[in-house]
Amino acid sequence: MGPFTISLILISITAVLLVWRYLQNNFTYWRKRGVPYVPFWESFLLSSTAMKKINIFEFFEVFYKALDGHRFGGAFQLVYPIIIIRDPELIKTVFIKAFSNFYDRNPPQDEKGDVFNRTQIFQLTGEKWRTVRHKLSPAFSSAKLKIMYQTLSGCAEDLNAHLQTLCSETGQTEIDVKELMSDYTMDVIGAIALGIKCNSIKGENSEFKQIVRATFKFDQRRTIFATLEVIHPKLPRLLGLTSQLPEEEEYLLGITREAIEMRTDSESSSRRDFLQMLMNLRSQELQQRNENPSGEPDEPVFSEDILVGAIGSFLSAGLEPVAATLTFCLYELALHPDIQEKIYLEIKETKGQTLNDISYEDLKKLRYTEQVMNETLRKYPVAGIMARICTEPFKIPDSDVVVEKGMRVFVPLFSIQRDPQYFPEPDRFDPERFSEENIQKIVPGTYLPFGDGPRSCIGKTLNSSSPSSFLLLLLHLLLLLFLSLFSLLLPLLYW
Ligand code: HEM
Repeated sequence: MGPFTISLILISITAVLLVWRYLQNNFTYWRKRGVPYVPFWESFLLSSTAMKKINIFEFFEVFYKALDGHRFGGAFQLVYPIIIIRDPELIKTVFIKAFSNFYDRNPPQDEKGDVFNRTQIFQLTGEKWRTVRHKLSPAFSSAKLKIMYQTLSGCAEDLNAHLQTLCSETGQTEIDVKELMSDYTMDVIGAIALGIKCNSIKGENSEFKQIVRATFKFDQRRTIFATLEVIHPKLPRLLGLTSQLPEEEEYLLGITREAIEMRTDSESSSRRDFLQMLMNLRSQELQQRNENPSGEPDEPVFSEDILVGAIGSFLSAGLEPVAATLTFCLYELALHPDIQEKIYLEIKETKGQTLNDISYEDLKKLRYTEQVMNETLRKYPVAGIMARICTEPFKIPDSDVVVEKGMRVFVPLFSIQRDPQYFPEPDRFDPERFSEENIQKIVPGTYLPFGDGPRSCIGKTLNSSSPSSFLLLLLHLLLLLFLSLFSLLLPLLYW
Protein backbone atom coordinates (compact mmCIF):
# COMPACT_ATOMS: atom_id res chain seq x y z
CA MET A 1 0.00 0.00 0.00
CA GLY A 2 1.53 3.34 -1.10
CA PRO A 3 1.62 6.56 0.97
CA PHE A 4 -1.13 8.07 -1.23
CA THR A 5 -3.57 5.21 -0.47
CA ILE A 6 -2.72 5.37 3.25
CA SER A 7 -3.39 9.14 3.28
CA LEU A 8 -6.68 8.64 1.45
CA ILE A 9 -7.82 5.98 3.96
CA LEU A 10 -6.83 8.22 6.91
CA ILE A 11 -8.67 11.21 5.42
CA SER A 12 -11.78 9.08 4.80
CA ILE A 13 -11.74 7.69 8.36
CA THR A 14 -11.32 11.21 9.78
CA ALA A 15 -14.20 12.51 7.62
CA VAL A 16 -16.49 9.65 8.71
CA LEU A 17 -15.58 10.23 12.38
CA LEU A 18 -16.22 13.97 12.09
CA VAL A 19 -19.62 13.40 10.45
CA TRP A 20 -20.48 10.78 13.08
CA ARG A 21 -19.49 13.16 15.89
CA TYR A 22 -21.56 15.96 14.32
CA LEU A 23 -24.59 13.66 14.03
CA GLN A 24 -24.08 12.33 17.58
CA ASN A 25 -24.05 15.91 18.87
CA ASN A 26 -27.27 16.64 17.03
CA PHE A 27 -29.02 13.43 18.06
CA THR A 28 -28.23 13.95 21.74
CA TYR A 29 -28.94 17.69 21.61
CA TRP A 30 -32.26 17.63 23.47
CA ARG A 31 -31.33 14.82 25.90
CA LYS A 32 -28.26 16.76 27.04
CA ARG A 33 -30.43 19.82 27.75
CA GLY A 34 -33.07 17.85 29.65
CA VAL A 35 -35.81 18.89 27.20
CA PRO A 36 -38.64 16.42 26.42
CA TYR A 37 -38.28 15.36 22.79
CA VAL A 38 -39.27 13.02 19.99
CA PRO A 39 -36.16 10.88 19.37
CA PHE A 40 -34.27 11.26 16.10
CA TRP A 41 -35.18 7.83 14.74
CA GLU A 42 -38.88 8.40 15.32
CA SER A 43 -38.72 11.83 13.66
CA PHE A 44 -36.73 10.36 10.79
CA LEU A 45 -38.97 7.35 10.18
CA LEU A 46 -41.96 9.58 10.36
CA SER A 47 -40.59 12.08 7.88
CA SER A 48 -39.62 9.38 5.41
CA THR A 49 -43.11 7.87 5.48
CA ALA A 50 -44.69 11.31 5.74
CA MET A 51 -43.87 12.25 2.18
CA LYS A 52 -46.37 9.75 0.85
CA LYS A 53 -48.80 8.74 3.55
CA ILE A 54 -49.63 11.78 5.62
CA ASN A 55 -49.54 15.50 5.01
CA ILE A 56 -47.21 17.86 6.82
CA PHE A 57 -49.90 18.97 9.30
CA GLU A 58 -50.56 15.39 10.37
CA PHE A 59 -46.81 14.82 10.56
CA PHE A 60 -46.51 17.64 13.12
CA GLU A 61 -49.62 16.33 14.88
CA VAL A 62 -47.55 13.27 15.85
CA PHE A 63 -44.95 15.58 17.47
CA TYR A 64 -47.71 17.58 19.13
CA LYS A 65 -49.28 14.48 20.67
CA ALA A 66 -45.93 12.96 21.65
CA LEU A 67 -45.15 16.15 23.61
CA ASP A 68 -48.54 16.22 25.36
CA GLY A 69 -48.36 17.90 28.78
CA HIS A 70 -45.27 19.97 27.90
CA ARG A 71 -45.16 23.64 26.96
CA PHE A 72 -42.49 22.96 24.36
CA GLY A 73 -40.27 20.13 23.25
CA GLY A 74 -37.63 19.01 20.81
CA ALA A 75 -37.77 16.99 17.58
CA PHE A 76 -35.68 16.72 14.41
CA GLN A 77 -36.03 17.97 10.86
CA LEU A 78 -33.71 15.84 8.73
CA VAL A 79 -30.73 15.67 11.14
CA TYR A 80 -31.24 19.11 12.71
CA PRO A 81 -32.77 19.67 16.14
CA ILE A 82 -35.93 21.80 16.01
CA ILE A 83 -38.19 23.10 18.76
CA ILE A 84 -41.96 22.72 18.86
CA ILE A 85 -43.93 25.32 20.81
CA ARG A 86 -47.24 24.04 22.20
CA ASP A 87 -48.16 26.48 24.94
CA PRO A 88 -50.44 29.40 23.81
CA GLU A 89 -48.75 31.92 26.09
CA LEU A 90 -45.31 30.94 24.88
CA ILE A 91 -46.55 31.19 21.28
CA LYS A 92 -47.66 34.78 21.93
CA THR A 93 -44.26 35.48 23.50
CA VAL A 94 -42.36 34.15 20.48
CA PHE A 95 -44.59 35.96 17.95
CA ILE A 96 -45.01 39.27 19.77
CA LYS A 97 -43.08 40.01 22.99
CA ALA A 98 -39.83 38.37 21.94
CA PHE A 99 -40.25 39.25 18.27
CA SER A 100 -36.73 40.71 18.08
CA ASN A 101 -35.41 37.22 18.92
CA PHE A 102 -37.54 35.51 16.26
CA TYR A 103 -38.13 37.89 13.35
CA ASP A 104 -37.18 35.59 10.47
CA ARG A 105 -39.11 32.68 9.03
CA ASN A 106 -36.22 31.10 7.08
CA PRO A 107 -32.46 31.45 6.96
CA PRO A 108 -31.32 34.21 4.53
CA GLN A 109 -32.15 33.32 0.94
CA ASP A 110 -29.56 32.59 -1.71
CA GLU A 111 -28.93 36.01 -3.31
CA LYS A 112 -28.37 34.35 -6.67
CA GLY A 113 -31.48 32.14 -6.48
CA ASP A 114 -34.67 32.57 -8.57
CA VAL A 115 -36.05 36.09 -8.48
CA PHE A 116 -39.59 35.08 -7.53
CA ASN A 117 -38.39 32.89 -4.69
CA ARG A 118 -35.91 35.29 -3.14
CA THR A 119 -37.95 38.50 -3.46
CA GLN A 120 -41.19 37.35 -1.84
CA ILE A 121 -41.87 38.98 1.52
CA PHE A 122 -42.59 35.57 2.98
CA GLN A 123 -38.96 34.57 2.37
CA LEU A 124 -37.15 37.83 3.17
CA THR A 125 -35.02 38.17 6.27
CA GLY A 126 -33.69 40.84 8.64
CA GLU A 127 -33.52 44.49 7.57
CA LYS A 128 -34.57 43.72 4.02
CA TRP A 129 -37.83 42.18 5.25
CA ARG A 130 -38.42 45.10 7.62
CA THR A 131 -37.96 47.68 4.82
CA VAL A 132 -40.15 45.85 2.31
CA ARG A 133 -42.91 45.11 4.81
CA HIS A 134 -42.91 48.72 5.93
CA LYS A 135 -43.16 49.90 2.31
CA LEU A 136 -45.86 47.46 1.28
CA SER A 137 -48.16 47.50 4.31
CA PRO A 138 -50.10 50.62 3.20
CA ALA A 139 -51.07 48.80 -0.03
CA PHE A 140 -52.76 46.08 2.06
CA SER A 141 -54.83 48.32 4.30
CA SER A 142 -58.59 47.68 4.36
CA ALA A 143 -59.16 51.03 2.64
CA LYS A 144 -56.87 50.13 -0.28
CA LEU A 145 -58.28 46.64 -0.63
CA LYS A 146 -61.76 48.11 -0.60
CA ILE A 147 -60.87 50.03 -3.78
CA MET A 148 -59.56 46.87 -5.42
CA TYR A 149 -62.70 44.91 -4.58
CA GLN A 150 -64.59 47.07 -7.01
CA THR A 151 -62.97 45.03 -9.77
CA LEU A 152 -64.60 41.89 -8.40
CA SER A 153 -68.07 42.37 -9.76
CA GLY A 154 -66.89 41.32 -13.25
CA CYS A 155 -65.59 38.01 -11.86
CA ALA A 156 -68.87 37.49 -10.02
CA GLU A 157 -70.87 38.11 -13.19
CA ASP A 158 -68.80 35.48 -15.02
CA LEU A 159 -69.34 33.06 -12.17
CA ASN A 160 -73.05 33.70 -12.17
CA ALA A 161 -73.30 33.20 -15.94
CA HIS A 162 -71.24 30.01 -15.69
CA LEU A 163 -73.47 28.53 -13.00
CA GLN A 164 -76.59 29.54 -14.92
CA THR A 165 -75.29 27.70 -17.97
CA LEU A 166 -74.34 24.62 -15.99
CA CYS A 167 -77.74 24.38 -14.35
CA SER A 168 -80.11 25.45 -17.08
CA GLU A 169 -78.57 24.17 -20.31
CA THR A 170 -77.08 20.83 -19.38
CA GLY A 171 -79.21 20.14 -16.32
CA GLN A 172 -75.95 19.35 -14.56
CA THR A 173 -76.19 19.15 -10.81
CA GLU A 174 -72.68 18.05 -9.87
CA ILE A 175 -69.92 20.65 -9.81
CA ASP A 176 -66.25 20.08 -9.04
CA VAL A 177 -66.17 22.75 -6.35
CA LYS A 178 -62.39 22.67 -5.87
CA GLU A 179 -61.82 23.28 -9.58
CA LEU A 180 -64.50 25.96 -9.67
CA MET A 181 -62.98 27.76 -6.67
CA SER A 182 -59.50 27.57 -8.23
CA ASP A 183 -60.82 29.19 -11.42
CA TYR A 184 -62.83 31.77 -9.49
CA THR A 185 -59.79 32.69 -7.34
CA MET A 186 -57.53 32.81 -10.40
CA ASP A 187 -59.88 35.34 -12.05
CA VAL A 188 -60.14 37.36 -8.84
CA ILE A 189 -56.43 37.41 -7.97
CA GLY A 190 -55.44 38.08 -11.62
CA ALA A 191 -57.83 41.06 -11.63
CA ILE A 192 -56.86 42.38 -8.19
CA ALA A 193 -53.10 41.89 -8.53
CA LEU A 194 -52.36 42.88 -12.10
CA GLY A 195 -55.64 43.94 -13.65
CA ILE A 196 -55.50 40.87 -15.91
CA LYS A 197 -58.70 39.26 -17.14
CA CYS A 198 -57.97 35.53 -16.98
CA ASN A 199 -61.45 34.23 -17.95
CA SER A 200 -60.78 30.97 -16.12
CA ILE A 201 -64.42 30.62 -15.11
CA LYS A 202 -65.37 30.96 -18.77
CA GLY A 203 -63.17 27.95 -19.43
CA GLU A 204 -60.22 29.73 -21.03
CA ASN A 205 -57.00 27.92 -20.27
CA SER A 206 -54.89 31.05 -20.61
CA GLU A 207 -51.12 30.98 -20.53
CA PHE A 208 -51.27 33.08 -17.37
CA LYS A 209 -53.45 30.50 -15.63
CA GLN A 210 -51.33 27.54 -16.73
CA ILE A 211 -48.05 29.13 -15.70
CA VAL A 212 -49.26 30.57 -12.42
CA ARG A 213 -50.73 27.21 -11.43
CA ALA A 214 -47.56 25.37 -12.37
CA THR A 215 -45.33 27.93 -10.63
CA PHE A 216 -47.03 27.79 -7.28
CA LYS A 217 -47.85 24.09 -7.21
CA PHE A 218 -45.96 22.22 -4.50
CA ASP A 219 -44.92 19.24 -6.62
CA GLN A 220 -42.11 16.70 -6.19
CA ARG A 221 -39.46 19.04 -7.62
CA ARG A 222 -40.35 21.74 -5.12
CA THR A 223 -40.38 19.24 -2.26
CA ILE A 224 -36.80 18.29 -3.19
CA PHE A 225 -35.91 21.98 -3.55
CA ALA A 226 -37.34 22.77 -0.08
CA THR A 227 -35.55 19.79 1.50
CA LEU A 228 -32.20 20.87 0.02
CA GLU A 229 -32.85 24.43 1.19
CA VAL A 230 -33.18 23.14 4.77
CA ILE A 231 -29.64 21.74 4.48
CA HIS A 232 -28.30 25.00 3.02
CA PRO A 233 -30.07 27.80 1.11
CA LYS A 234 -27.40 27.72 -1.62
CA LEU A 235 -27.44 23.94 -2.08
CA PRO A 236 -30.30 23.74 -4.65
CA ARG A 237 -28.53 26.23 -6.94
CA LEU A 238 -25.19 24.45 -6.56
CA LEU A 239 -26.94 21.24 -7.64
CA GLY A 240 -28.55 23.05 -10.56
CA LEU A 241 -32.09 22.99 -9.14
CA THR A 242 -34.37 26.03 -9.20
CA SER A 243 -37.71 26.44 -7.48
CA GLN A 244 -39.27 27.60 -10.76
CA LEU A 245 -38.57 26.35 -14.24
CA PRO A 246 -36.66 29.08 -16.15
CA GLU A 247 -39.48 29.48 -18.68
CA GLU A 248 -42.03 29.96 -15.88
CA GLU A 249 -39.86 32.58 -14.23
CA GLU A 250 -39.23 34.35 -17.54
CA TYR A 251 -42.94 34.50 -18.31
CA LEU A 252 -43.94 35.87 -14.90
CA LEU A 253 -41.12 38.41 -14.84
CA GLY A 254 -42.03 39.41 -18.39
CA ILE A 255 -45.70 40.13 -17.69
CA THR A 256 -44.90 41.93 -14.44
CA ARG A 257 -42.29 44.15 -16.10
CA GLU A 258 -44.58 44.77 -19.06
CA ALA A 259 -47.42 45.72 -16.71
CA ILE A 260 -45.07 48.08 -14.80
CA GLU A 261 -43.95 49.75 -18.04
CA MET A 262 -47.52 50.19 -19.22
CA ARG A 263 -48.42 51.93 -15.96
CA THR A 264 -45.93 54.71 -16.30
CA ASP A 265 -48.36 56.89 -18.26
CA SER A 266 -50.65 59.17 -16.30
CA GLU A 267 -53.88 57.69 -17.68
CA SER A 268 -53.30 54.41 -15.91
CA SER A 269 -53.28 56.03 -12.45
CA SER A 270 -57.06 55.60 -12.28
CA ARG A 271 -56.75 51.80 -12.40
CA ARG A 272 -57.80 49.94 -9.30
CA ASP A 273 -55.48 46.97 -8.99
CA PHE A 274 -52.71 46.13 -6.56
CA LEU A 275 -49.91 46.90 -9.01
CA GLN A 276 -51.37 50.36 -9.54
CA MET A 277 -51.47 50.90 -5.74
CA LEU A 278 -47.77 50.08 -5.67
CA MET A 279 -47.03 52.34 -8.62
CA ASN A 280 -48.90 55.19 -6.91
CA LEU A 281 -46.90 54.65 -3.72
CA ARG A 282 -43.73 54.66 -5.79
CA SER A 283 -44.67 57.97 -7.45
CA GLN A 284 -45.50 59.52 -4.07
CA GLU A 285 -42.14 58.45 -2.74
CA LEU A 286 -40.29 59.81 -5.77
CA GLN A 287 -42.16 63.09 -5.48
CA GLN A 288 -41.24 63.39 -1.79
CA ARG A 289 -37.61 62.77 -2.66
CA ASN A 290 -37.68 65.43 -5.38
CA GLU A 291 -39.36 67.98 -3.13
CA ASN A 292 -37.03 67.35 -0.24
CA PRO A 293 -33.69 66.16 -1.63
CA SER A 294 -31.72 66.94 1.54
CA GLY A 295 -34.00 64.84 3.73
CA GLU A 296 -33.66 61.82 1.42
CA PRO A 297 -34.90 58.66 3.14
CA ASP A 298 -32.30 55.93 3.81
CA GLU A 299 -34.41 53.17 2.31
CA PRO A 300 -34.38 52.68 -1.46
CA VAL A 301 -37.35 53.72 -3.59
CA PHE A 302 -39.53 50.82 -4.68
CA SER A 303 -37.14 48.92 -6.87
CA GLU A 304 -38.23 46.59 -9.63
CA ASP A 305 -37.24 43.70 -7.36
CA ILE A 306 -39.60 44.92 -4.65
CA LEU A 307 -42.46 45.26 -7.12
CA VAL A 308 -41.82 41.83 -8.64
CA GLY A 309 -41.58 40.30 -5.15
CA ALA A 310 -44.82 41.97 -4.10
CA ILE A 311 -46.69 40.65 -7.14
CA GLY A 312 -45.12 37.22 -6.61
CA SER A 313 -46.29 37.31 -2.97
CA PHE A 314 -49.79 38.24 -4.05
CA LEU A 315 -49.96 35.35 -6.51
CA SER A 316 -48.36 32.71 -4.30
CA ALA A 317 -49.97 33.75 -1.01
CA GLY A 318 -53.28 34.72 -2.54
CA LEU A 319 -54.33 31.89 -4.82
CA GLU A 320 -54.08 28.66 -2.86
CA PRO A 321 -55.15 29.92 0.61
CA VAL A 322 -58.19 31.68 -0.75
CA ALA A 323 -59.28 28.84 -3.09
CA ALA A 324 -58.73 26.22 -0.35
CA THR A 325 -60.62 28.20 2.31
CA LEU A 326 -63.60 28.80 0.02
CA THR A 327 -63.64 25.12 -0.98
CA PHE A 328 -63.61 23.91 2.64
CA CYS A 329 -66.28 26.41 3.53
CA LEU A 330 -68.58 25.21 0.74
CA TYR A 331 -67.88 21.60 1.73
CA GLU A 332 -69.04 22.26 5.30
CA LEU A 333 -72.05 24.20 4.05
CA ALA A 334 -73.04 21.30 1.83
CA LEU A 335 -73.05 19.14 4.98
CA HIS A 336 -74.99 21.74 7.01
CA PRO A 337 -78.10 23.08 5.23
CA ASP A 338 -79.18 24.74 8.51
CA ILE A 339 -76.06 26.95 8.41
CA GLN A 340 -76.72 27.77 4.74
CA GLU A 341 -80.19 28.92 5.64
CA LYS A 342 -78.92 31.16 8.45
CA ILE A 343 -76.45 32.81 6.08
CA TYR A 344 -79.15 33.31 3.51
CA LEU A 345 -81.47 34.92 6.05
CA GLU A 346 -78.70 37.17 7.32
CA ILE A 347 -77.90 38.40 3.82
CA LYS A 348 -81.58 38.91 3.10
CA GLU A 349 -82.03 40.86 6.33
CA THR A 350 -79.04 43.05 5.52
CA LYS A 351 -80.24 43.95 2.06
CA GLY A 352 -83.98 43.44 2.05
CA GLN A 353 -85.50 41.49 -0.81
CA THR A 354 -83.11 42.32 -3.64
CA LEU A 355 -79.95 40.49 -2.57
CA ASN A 356 -77.99 42.65 -5.00
CA ASP A 357 -75.19 45.17 -4.68
CA ILE A 358 -74.01 44.33 -1.20
CA SER A 359 -71.50 47.01 -0.32
CA TYR A 360 -68.16 46.70 1.39
CA GLU A 361 -69.68 48.30 4.51
CA ASP A 362 -72.47 45.70 4.52
CA LEU A 363 -69.84 42.97 4.84
CA LYS A 364 -69.08 44.05 8.39
CA LYS A 365 -72.73 43.63 9.34
CA LEU A 366 -72.71 39.98 8.28
CA ARG A 367 -71.75 38.73 11.73
CA TYR A 368 -72.98 35.15 11.32
CA THR A 369 -71.38 34.73 7.88
CA GLU A 370 -68.12 35.95 9.41
CA GLN A 371 -68.49 33.35 12.18
CA VAL A 372 -68.82 30.67 9.48
CA MET A 373 -65.63 31.91 7.80
CA ASN A 374 -63.81 32.01 11.15
CA GLU A 375 -64.86 28.44 11.93
CA THR A 376 -63.65 27.35 8.46
CA LEU A 377 -60.27 28.94 9.19
CA ARG A 378 -60.18 27.16 12.57
CA LYS A 379 -60.93 23.70 11.25
CA TYR A 380 -58.93 24.11 8.05
CA PRO A 381 -56.09 26.58 8.67
CA VAL A 382 -54.21 27.06 5.41
CA ALA A 383 -50.96 27.67 7.26
CA GLY A 384 -51.29 24.79 9.71
CA ILE A 385 -47.60 24.99 10.68
CA MET A 386 -45.98 28.33 11.39
CA ALA A 387 -42.24 28.74 11.44
CA ARG A 388 -39.68 31.12 12.87
CA ILE A 389 -35.90 31.11 13.13
CA CYS A 390 -34.24 32.17 16.36
CA THR A 391 -32.33 35.34 15.46
CA GLU A 392 -30.99 36.10 18.98
CA PRO A 393 -30.58 33.56 21.83
CA PHE A 394 -33.72 33.43 23.95
CA LYS A 395 -34.23 31.98 27.44
CA ILE A 396 -37.65 30.37 27.65
CA PRO A 397 -39.48 31.97 30.61
CA ASP A 398 -39.85 29.72 33.72
CA SER A 399 -37.26 27.26 32.42
CA ASP A 400 -33.48 26.98 32.10
CA VAL A 401 -33.65 26.27 28.38
CA VAL A 402 -32.02 28.73 26.01
CA VAL A 403 -33.11 28.63 22.35
CA GLU A 404 -29.91 29.09 20.39
CA LYS A 405 -29.46 31.43 17.43
CA GLY A 406 -30.31 29.65 14.18
CA MET A 407 -32.68 27.12 15.81
CA ARG A 408 -35.88 26.48 13.82
CA VAL A 409 -39.06 27.02 15.81
CA PHE A 410 -42.39 25.50 14.78
CA VAL A 411 -45.93 26.18 15.99
CA PRO A 412 -48.29 23.32 15.03
CA LEU A 413 -51.36 25.49 14.59
CA PHE A 414 -53.42 22.79 12.86
CA SER A 415 -53.14 20.60 15.98
CA ILE A 416 -53.74 23.46 18.41
CA GLN A 417 -56.88 24.62 16.60
CA ARG A 418 -58.14 21.02 16.74
CA ASP A 419 -57.12 20.34 20.34
CA PRO A 420 -60.26 19.45 22.39
CA GLN A 421 -58.68 21.21 25.37
CA TYR A 422 -59.18 24.53 23.53
CA PHE A 423 -62.00 23.69 21.12
CA PRO A 424 -64.34 21.01 22.52
CA GLU A 425 -65.52 18.47 19.91
CA PRO A 426 -62.98 19.91 17.45
CA ASP A 427 -64.25 17.91 14.46
CA ARG A 428 -67.68 19.49 14.77
CA PHE A 429 -68.17 22.49 12.45
CA ASP A 430 -69.73 24.97 14.84
CA PRO A 431 -69.77 28.70 13.91
CA GLU A 432 -71.23 29.43 17.38
CA ARG A 433 -67.70 29.17 18.79
CA PHE A 434 -67.24 32.66 17.33
CA SER A 435 -70.53 34.20 18.51
CA GLU A 436 -70.27 37.42 20.51
CA GLU A 437 -70.68 35.62 23.83
CA ASN A 438 -68.40 32.65 23.05
CA ILE A 439 -65.53 34.40 21.30
CA GLN A 440 -64.26 35.74 24.65
CA LYS A 441 -63.75 32.14 25.82
CA ILE A 442 -61.14 31.41 23.13
CA VAL A 443 -57.75 31.18 24.83
CA PRO A 444 -55.37 33.80 23.33
CA GLY A 445 -52.73 32.10 21.20
CA THR A 446 -54.94 29.13 20.22
CA TYR A 447 -56.67 30.68 17.20
CA LEU A 448 -54.23 32.29 14.77
CA PRO A 449 -55.30 31.59 11.16
CA PHE A 450 -53.46 34.72 9.98
CA GLY A 451 -50.48 34.26 12.33
CA ASP A 452 -49.57 36.84 14.92
CA GLY A 453 -47.24 39.74 15.64
CA PRO A 454 -45.31 41.92 13.16
CA ARG A 455 -44.65 38.91 10.89
CA SER A 456 -48.30 37.86 10.59
CA CYS A 457 -50.22 37.81 7.29
CA ILE A 458 -49.90 41.21 5.69
CA GLY A 459 -53.69 41.46 5.42
CA LYS A 460 -54.22 40.85 9.15
CA THR A 461 -55.54 43.87 10.98
CA LEU A 462 -53.54 44.59 14.12
CA ASN A 463 -56.62 45.94 15.88
CA SER A 464 -58.23 42.69 17.02
CA SER A 465 -61.76 44.09 17.13
CA SER A 466 -61.96 44.64 13.36
CA PRO A 467 -61.74 41.76 10.89
CA SER A 468 -58.58 41.17 8.85
CA SER A 469 -58.71 42.70 5.39
CA PHE A 470 -58.27 39.24 3.91
CA LEU A 471 -61.10 37.93 6.04
CA LEU A 472 -63.17 40.66 4.43
CA LEU A 473 -61.87 39.54 1.03
CA LEU A 474 -62.97 36.00 1.81
CA LEU A 475 -66.35 37.22 2.97
CA HIS A 476 -66.73 39.27 -0.17
CA LEU A 477 -65.92 36.33 -2.41
CA LEU A 478 -68.17 34.01 -0.48
CA LEU A 479 -70.93 36.52 -0.63
CA LEU A 480 -70.68 37.00 -4.39
CA LEU A 481 -70.69 33.24 -4.71
CA PHE A 482 -73.79 32.97 -2.55
CA LEU A 483 -75.54 35.62 -4.55
CA SER A 484 -74.94 33.49 -7.63
CA LEU A 485 -76.09 30.34 -5.92
CA PHE A 486 -79.05 31.97 -4.21
CA SER A 487 -80.23 33.55 -7.40
CA LEU A 488 -80.22 30.09 -8.97
CA LEU A 489 -81.23 27.70 -6.30
CA LEU A 490 -82.61 29.29 -3.20
CA PRO A 491 -85.73 30.88 -4.67
CA LEU A 492 -86.87 27.32 -5.22
CA LEU A 493 -86.27 26.48 -1.58
CA TYR A 494 -87.28 29.56 0.33
CA TRP A 495 -89.51 31.76 -1.77
C1 HEM B 1 -57.44 32.76 3.31
C2 HEM B 1 -56.64 33.79 3.23
C3 HEM B 1 -55.29 33.85 3.91
C4 HEM B 1 -54.86 33.26 5.04
C5 HEM B 1 -55.61 32.33 5.99
C6 HEM B 1 -53.47 33.67 5.25
C7 HEM B 1 -52.66 33.27 6.30
C8 HEM B 1 -51.34 33.62 6.44
C9 HEM B 1 -50.47 33.14 7.50
C10 HEM B 1 -50.88 32.17 8.59
C11 HEM B 1 -49.25 33.71 7.32
C12 HEM B 1 -48.01 33.47 8.19
C13 HEM B 1 -48.14 34.32 9.42
C14 HEM B 1 -47.09 34.11 10.47
O1 HEM B 1 -46.06 33.46 10.20
O2 HEM B 1 -47.30 34.60 11.61
C15 HEM B 1 -49.34 34.57 6.17
C16 HEM B 1 -48.32 35.35 5.71
C17 HEM B 1 -48.44 36.16 4.60
N1 HEM B 1 -49.56 36.34 3.81
FE1 HEM B 1 -51.36 35.54 4.08
N2 HEM B 1 -53.12 34.51 4.22
C18 HEM B 1 -54.21 34.63 3.38
C19 HEM B 1 -54.28 35.37 2.21
C20 HEM B 1 -53.28 36.15 1.74
C21 HEM B 1 -53.37 36.95 0.52
C22 HEM B 1 -54.60 37.07 -0.40
C23 HEM B 1 -52.19 37.58 0.40
C24 HEM B 1 -51.91 38.52 -0.73
C25 HEM B 1 -50.85 39.14 -0.86
C26 HEM B 1 -51.34 37.20 1.55
C27 HEM B 1 -50.06 37.67 1.80
C28 HEM B 1 -49.24 37.23 2.82
C29 HEM B 1 -47.86 37.65 2.97
C30 HEM B 1 -47.11 38.63 2.08
C31 HEM B 1 -47.34 36.99 4.10
C32 HEM B 1 -45.93 37.10 4.67
C33 HEM B 1 -45.86 38.23 5.66
C34 HEM B 1 -44.44 38.48 6.18
O3 HEM B 1 -43.62 37.58 6.19
O4 HEM B 1 -44.19 39.62 6.59
N3 HEM B 1 -52.05 36.33 2.34
N4 HEM B 1 -50.63 34.50 5.63
